[in-house]
Order: sequence, then C-alpha cells, then structure tokens
Amino acid sequence: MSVNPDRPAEITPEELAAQTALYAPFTQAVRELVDATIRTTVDPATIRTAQAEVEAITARLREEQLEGSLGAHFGHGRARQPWGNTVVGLRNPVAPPLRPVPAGDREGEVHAEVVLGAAYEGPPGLVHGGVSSLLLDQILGTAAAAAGKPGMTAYLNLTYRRPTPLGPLRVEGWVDRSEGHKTWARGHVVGPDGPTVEAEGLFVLPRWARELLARRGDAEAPPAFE
Ligand SMILES: CCCCCCCCCCCCCCCC(=O)SCCNC(=O)CCNC(=O)[C@H](O)C(C)(C)COP(=O)(O)OP(=O)(O)OC[C@H]1O[C@@H](n2cnc3c(N)ncnc32)[C@H](O)[C@@H]1OP(=O)(O)O
Repeated sequence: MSVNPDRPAEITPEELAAQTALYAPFTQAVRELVDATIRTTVDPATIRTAQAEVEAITARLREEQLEGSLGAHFGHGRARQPWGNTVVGLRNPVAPPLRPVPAGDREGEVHAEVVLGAAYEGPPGLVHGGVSSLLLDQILGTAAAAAGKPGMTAYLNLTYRRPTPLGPLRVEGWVDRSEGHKTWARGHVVGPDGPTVEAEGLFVLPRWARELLARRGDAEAPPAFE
C-alpha cells in the first residue's frame, strides 16, 4: 500500500472513462494469458513459440514505462483509482479483480463477487490461504474507508473454517466498531456452502495522517490510501 499524503494529479471524468476503456480489456487479456499459461497442454514447440511472442510483447511495452509502481495516478476528485492495487487494480492482471460495492445494512458494508481460477490455487482445487487473506484485508479496509474511517491494517486475524473451493465466491466486509482513529472491521469469504474464512482486523489512521489532518483542520478529508 502506498500512501500519498498529497493530492495526485487529477484527470477529467471523460479522460478517466477513456483510460478505463483502454486498459480494462488489455489487463483482462493478460489475466487470460496467465490462466492459459497454467492450463495449456499444447506441444513443446508451441510453448517455445509462445514464449518468444510473449517476450516480444513485453519488450514492446517496456519501451516506455514508469520508474516505480502505479500508485494513484488516475482519478478525479475523491474517486481516485488505485489501478496498481494487487486486489482491485484495474491495470493489475494479478488482481482477480475484486469490485466491492455497498451492500447490506451494517456500517460500511461492502460485498464483492469474484471468480478465482487456476492462478489462485493453493491445495489442489482450493484457494490458497494467503489469497483469502489478501481479499479479506482489502474488503475490510474498504469497509472502513466506506464508513469514512480509512486506515492501514494494524492486524488481521483469520479463521479458516473450511476449505475454499476455486470458482465463484463472495467476499463481504463491514465495520464492527470504531474509536477515534481506530476501526475494527469484520468479514468473510463465502463459498457455495457458506462462509469458509472469517476475518477480524484493526485499521488505524496513522499518526502522520492524523497530524496532517490536524494541520489542515480537515477531519472530513482523509489523505489518499491506495
Ligand atoms: C465509498 C467507498 C469508498 C472506498 C474507497 C476505498 C479506499 C481505499 C480502501 C483501502 C483498503 C486498503 C486495504 C488494504 C490495507 C493494507 O494492505 S495496509 C498495508 C499493511 N499495513 C501496514 O503496512 C501498516 C504498517 N503499520 C503502520 O504503518 C503503523 O504501525 C500503524 C498500524 C499505521 C499504526 O501507526 P501509528 O498510528 O503511527 O501508531 P500509534 O500512534 O502508535 O498507534 C495508533 C493506535 O493504534 C494502536 N495499534 C497500532 N498497532 C496495533 C496493533 N497491531 N494492535 C493493536 N493496536 C494497535 C495503538 O495502540 C494506538 O492506540 P491508541 O493509543 O491511539 O489508542
């Protein structure tokens, strides 16, 4: 998670829409490539040819690239897009991606439907425990932010109740309680037979951010967490 205390450069909603239309299908195509890489059974000569083609594409993309990570380069107003984020990033093919939306009636409650394929496997046919943790960290953090209490993960406790099958899943998060700059959130991964992994975490608005807000006298506008 990069934390940017300054407002990143903004682009217009029209430019944001244009960039989304460009990059979302491109990123999805690379996700498909990853899945195909894992599952293909083509002959060795085809693999070698495909490797050369992929390397050529990579070289073409590297002709112009950023120095570091993506951060929150794109956005407008308070709707900045964490396009590099490993869970929700629109430009990150590693991201499943998760698309949390407001749901339910608990504070900050957000849900996301997601389909996890071969790229997220741990035990055969099952989701890797670290991947469940990844999704839950994000959805609990998003719930805290949706409740207007954003923070960084101070701790995240997980209980793996039963194995999580690869395939369609729902991830849910909500705020349990908060005290000032500390917000406790809960959530779970739900499979076809009910919840599989439960999470409870503490999200803290860091001291530096609290001090920044105090200087700005702007308690309603937390700094960007992307
Ligand atoms: C409408 C929809 C909008 C949606 C819009 C989406 C927006 C976007 C969503 C982003 C969703 C991101 C979801 C991924 C979230 C990551 O992945 S974050 C990355 C992983 N986490 C980290 O790297 C954090 C690393 N740790 C730190 O930076 C610092 O230790 C912390 C946790 C920020 C705390 O720092 P601090 O505030 O400077 O420290 P400090 O003042 O000592 O502690 C503050 C309080 O927290 C308590 N505390 C700190 N750590 C702990 C702990 N481990 N256990 C218990 N208490 C603790 C302290 O005791 C203290 O309590 P009080 O005495 O104030 O009551």
